[in-house]
Amino acid sequence: MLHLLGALVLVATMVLVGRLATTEWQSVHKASESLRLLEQLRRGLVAVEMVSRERGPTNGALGDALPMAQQRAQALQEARARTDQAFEALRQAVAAAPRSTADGIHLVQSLQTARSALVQARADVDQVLALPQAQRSAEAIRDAVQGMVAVVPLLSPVTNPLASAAQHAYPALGDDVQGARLAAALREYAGLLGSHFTAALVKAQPFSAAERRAIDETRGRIAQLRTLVELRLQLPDEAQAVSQAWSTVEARYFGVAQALLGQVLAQGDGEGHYGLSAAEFAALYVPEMNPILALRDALLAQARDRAQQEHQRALRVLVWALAGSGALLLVLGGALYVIQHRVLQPLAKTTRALKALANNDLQAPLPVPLADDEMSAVIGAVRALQGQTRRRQDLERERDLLIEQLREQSETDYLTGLPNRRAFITQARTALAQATRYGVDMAVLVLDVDWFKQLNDSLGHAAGDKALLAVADVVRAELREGDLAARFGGEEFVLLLSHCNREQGLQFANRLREKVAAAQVMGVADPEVRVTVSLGIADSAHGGWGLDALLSAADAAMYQAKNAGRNRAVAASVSPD
Ligand SMILES: Nc1nc2c(ncn2[C@@H]2O[C@H](COP(=O)(O)OP(=O)(O)OP(=O)(O)O)[C@@H](O)[C@H]2O)c(=O)[nH]1
Repeated sequence: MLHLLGALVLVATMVLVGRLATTEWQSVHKASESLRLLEQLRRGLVAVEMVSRERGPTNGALGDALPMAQQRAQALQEARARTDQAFEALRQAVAAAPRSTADGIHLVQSLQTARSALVQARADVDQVLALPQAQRSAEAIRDAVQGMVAVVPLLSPVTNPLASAAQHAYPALGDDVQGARLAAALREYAGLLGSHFTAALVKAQPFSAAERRAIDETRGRIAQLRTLVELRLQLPDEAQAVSQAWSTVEARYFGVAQALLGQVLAQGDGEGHYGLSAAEFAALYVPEMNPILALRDALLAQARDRAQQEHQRALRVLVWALAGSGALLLVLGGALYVIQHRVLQPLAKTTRALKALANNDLQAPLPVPLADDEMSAVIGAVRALQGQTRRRQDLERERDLLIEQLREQSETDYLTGLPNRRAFITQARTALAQATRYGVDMAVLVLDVDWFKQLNDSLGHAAGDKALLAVADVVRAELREGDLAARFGGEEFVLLLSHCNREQGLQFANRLREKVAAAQVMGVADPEVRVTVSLGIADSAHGGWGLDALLSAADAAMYQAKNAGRNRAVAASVSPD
């Protein structure tokens, strides 16, 4: 029963622990998955940033006359190298850890598409850059700039699934990931806005209607993104780094950079006398966009912190759950072991001893108490009961022995050890009754020591006793299985012989008589002392006599033997009737 209970508790504990461990393991797994995805997303957003940033030196170079200034050419090369590095880092992250085969392939393909578009856009830019300034049409410049601009949306099929997957793995990251994407989009549109100024600045012409429309649209989009970011940043659990980053964006991009844009916009709406080149504009405008990237990175860092905290929390819970359940199982196992060894086994052994005790069996062992507890009290009580029972059994045995001894004494002649008159009569009656039933011949033989008084008087009473013992020894030695012999009193012995008729009885009596006469009386001073006996025989064949009649007939025959001179045997010859 206890084993069943233990097994049930064990199974229940295992199920609970299994569930808890599975849940927490999933949390750990999802948190680490979200960390990995966040890193991929970060690389994706950095790739977007690098493409945007590459547009700065690209636009600057498009505004230069040939040959391109050494410094600007180097800046363009460096920007392109940074973009390439960012693409490579993203490719490695995406290729190394695809979320699933299909998703992984899709991401790699999207990245390749964006990469091809970048290579093509750069080739188009280089084509324009190869022309002298005068031959570069505003359209060609705009197309080259647009070619670079068009690369960024091609990265969305990479960054969007990564952002969704990170949020899906750990939904608490949703706001941060969303915020980072908004910041990235803001940076992109800010860059785009700058790009819209390039052609007009390069040509030192007023904005065309199309350029003006594009600028207005982009500014509108930037205003929307600003609102969205502001709403996003009103959430309560924002890290200080994020708030500070946003304040810097407000001050620098929406402050300094917007003032610059307003100024250039006013000039572009007028005569087109800007007072600064495209490169100078880029040098002033581009650094003011950096705080937007800092905001993006602060939000990504916040997301990473949350994911790491969740990862650590889930790991902690998992470890505690496993350790706790291990400890619980140990305690449970220990308790079962203690109950089994200290209670159940001793109880079963004690019960067996009690049952044996009920059957007067004191041999069943009792357990050794392992501690001074309730079980040891029970064992002690049963041990006391065993002791009592043992003492009672000893007393009963002693009593039975005593009764047996008394019975034997009451039926035994103290001197010879032969049965006495009473025992003889009881046993002889039974034997005679059976013999009568089965028609078996029986004979009674009365034996009396001759001249015994004389022996007593001449050699002493002790010598008389020795003579009686000598006679008893002969009688005992000659007795057959099924015969009875007793000392009837004084120097008289009686025998009941079964399967014995008159002749056989007489024969036996004479043999007995001769043996007695030949027997040495041990223990007397004179070794030559001998005794003789006279015997009378009566047999049942003469008419189914009872014991009394047989005794009296044998006794009478014995007296005949005495009278005839002693040391002889006489058989009763007449019917008692
Ligand atoms: N030593 C001893 N003597 C006993 C014992 N019982 C009876 N006697 C003695 O046995 C004697 C019996 O004598 P009697 O009855 O005259 O017979 P008897 O001397 O043997 O003579 P008969 O039988 O005629 O030959 C008595 O003196 C008794 O005291 C006994 O247990 N030991």
